[in-house]
Amino acid sequence: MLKQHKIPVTILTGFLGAGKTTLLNRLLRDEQNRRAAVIINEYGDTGIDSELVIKTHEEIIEINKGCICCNVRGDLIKVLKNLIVKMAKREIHLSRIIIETTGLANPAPVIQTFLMDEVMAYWFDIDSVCTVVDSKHLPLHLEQEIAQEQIAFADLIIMNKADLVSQEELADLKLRIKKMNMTAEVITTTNSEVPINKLIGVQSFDLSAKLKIQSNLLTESHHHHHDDNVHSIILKSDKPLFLDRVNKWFTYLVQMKGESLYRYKGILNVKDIDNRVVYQGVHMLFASTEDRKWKQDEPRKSELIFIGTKLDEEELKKGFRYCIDEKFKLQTEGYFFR
Ligand SMILES: Nc1nc2c(ncn2[C@@H]2O[C@H](COP(=O)(O)OP(=O)(O)OP(=O)(O)O)[C@@H](O)[C@H]2O)c(=O)[nH]1
Repeated sequence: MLKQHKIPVTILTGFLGAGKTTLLNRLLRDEQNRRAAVIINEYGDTGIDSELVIKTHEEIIEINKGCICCNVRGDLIKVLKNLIVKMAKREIHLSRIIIETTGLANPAPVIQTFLMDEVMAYWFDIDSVCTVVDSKHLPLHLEQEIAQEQIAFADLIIMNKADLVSQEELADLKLRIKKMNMTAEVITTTNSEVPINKLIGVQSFDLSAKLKIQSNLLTESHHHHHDDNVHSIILKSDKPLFLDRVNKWFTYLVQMKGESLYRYKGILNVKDIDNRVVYQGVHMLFASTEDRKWKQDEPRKSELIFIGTKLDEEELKKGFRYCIDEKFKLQTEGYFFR
């Protein structure tokens, strides 16, 4: 089949909870991305992220069970090759691929995938690499090497959550970011409200700038080790949760463990509530919202993921049990929940 144009690829990256999914939803609401395929990579074995992405698109593909820059890079190539086959058979017509990486991914190997693999390079062209940063928590996140790498490889840096910091703090952060990446454009946003034309159809991906950061980008296979301190714990149950218990538990977690909880999010089945309940937060900033109604044919279940450092799995399991089992009394670190 004769192919006239390469398919543009937008890579969205940024540390845990920075606002990538918020940005993705914004892009997907835009008419010009109606025929975009979306590839979402989650860190843990959960589909929570894709559940929180608006469902207007047929091609939303999840790559779970690992980080896109490490063990699931082969999966990314497989997914992309499948899309090529479908396009060649004219089963789908794609205008763009948008990839949302996990908050713990280094974008370099994802970029590499499109440059080094001949088939990929023939079909796809990186349009831009956009890194979203959480302006409130960036100083804390920069302690992690991965957060620095995400900034270094960006063409566009979105300093999100501007509503949570002062103008002076924003100005300082911008200087800090500029020192790490002089060539990227830096934009300040709230709720990832970036003008679409800054991100789509910009062809801002600059290989020579990336080679200055990593000269072996086009030659070497990538060895990236995640910080062993950061890990995830997933809790699941088919039993309904008691709302007052969930609220008590989360209040405790956010206050006592907020610093080490980089990201937590879940879709919950709460007793006597017909809608799915979404609990999510970043460190001590936490929100709960009612989402859509549970569908008739959909099993009502709860799934929560915690990503952070020094996570105590046994304690989290007990807390979850406290939310489900009315007879269970939870005692932890001087706190007693009944
Ligand atoms: N106050 C404030 N909250 C925001 C802003 N942008 C996003 N959020 C909230 O921050 C949380 C994380 O946003 P997401 O878009 O899910 O972040 P993410 O980068 O996709 O998170 P992960 O995929 O889990 O790494 C959500 O509760 C958002 O509603 C913002 O500009 N200001």
